[in-house]
Amino acid sequence: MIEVANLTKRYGAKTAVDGLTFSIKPGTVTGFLGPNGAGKSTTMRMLVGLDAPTSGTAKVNGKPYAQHKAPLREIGVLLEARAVHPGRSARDHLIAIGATHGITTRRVDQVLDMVGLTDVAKRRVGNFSLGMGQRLGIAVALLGDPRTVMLDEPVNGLDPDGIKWIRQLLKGLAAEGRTVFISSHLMSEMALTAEHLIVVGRGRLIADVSVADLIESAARGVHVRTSQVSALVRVLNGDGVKITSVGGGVLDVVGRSTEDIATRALAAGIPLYELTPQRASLEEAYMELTQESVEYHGGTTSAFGEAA
Ligand SMILES: Nc1ncnc2c1ncn2[C@@H]1O[C@H](COP(=O)(O)OP(=O)(O)OP(=O)(O)O)[C@@H](O)[C@H]1O
Repeated sequence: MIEVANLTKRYGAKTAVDGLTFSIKPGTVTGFLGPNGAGKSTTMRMLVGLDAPTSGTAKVNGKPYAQHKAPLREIGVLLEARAVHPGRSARDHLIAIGATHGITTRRVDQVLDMVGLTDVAKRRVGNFSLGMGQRLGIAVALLGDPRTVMLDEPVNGLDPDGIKWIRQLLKGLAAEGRTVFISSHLMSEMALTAEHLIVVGRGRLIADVSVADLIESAARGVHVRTSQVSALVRVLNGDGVKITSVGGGVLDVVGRSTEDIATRALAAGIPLYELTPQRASLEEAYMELTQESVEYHGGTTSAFGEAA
């Protein structure tokens, strides 16, 4: 369980996190989304005591991180690349971290196996690829068998096989009843991995929503295919209804439900060959939600030479 209440962090004049309140429940994977500079890393750092809040509270499993007697067993974290001794093997790296927390070499070997590093466990960490380094970071996070797992951009550097692996790993951890909180900029990946989302922009909460509800809220029109286009337009027209022909006898209808369209077509004896609600992708839904709070806009120039 992660609980953040009225959490604020200022760096001089810059407010990185601005009165955030949310909680992350066990048993599901929750994604942490927001444009660059939205305050995600700062929030995660405060949750593990690497930064002190200016005001408000950040709790893990009921207490601030620093008040836990065995924090490694409460929360496993992967933040931006941490210092590793390049001459050490992956196994020795984990043994060194575990040693101060009463973690056995048996657990170290178990975790190496979980992250797929058993075969390279004795190789020097300095020669690891980005993806192997990422797996090692995840191994560190899992070492204490923690109840809560929090990973900043876990997919970074992983190849498609690695991405599939981490998706299954995170879902498995959640299915065991753990709290799993992950940030990512890869929206397609979030759509496949997370069930719930916390979306922030400019340090503030924009949405605390299930993936399904967010996609639903950004639903598009309905595609309707018929052989009697003009007759169908007549029966569907009305206040607040927008109908656009997309070619091939297909109309895009905004402002009427599939049920309404089917009932009106049936009453008028108009055959329908297709009736498909157009779903937005998570990426489209997210872009709509956050467009106001993007801190760093790329410059776009239109064909007429004006800034778009
Ligand atoms: N130590 C610091 N000193 C000053 N400003 C900081 C510091 N750390 C973060 N910031 C600022 O606070 C804001 C939030 O940064 P943060 O790294 O938390 O965002 P983020 O959502 O993780 O971004 P990204 O997606 O780019 O990783 C940014 O404007 C950043 O420049």
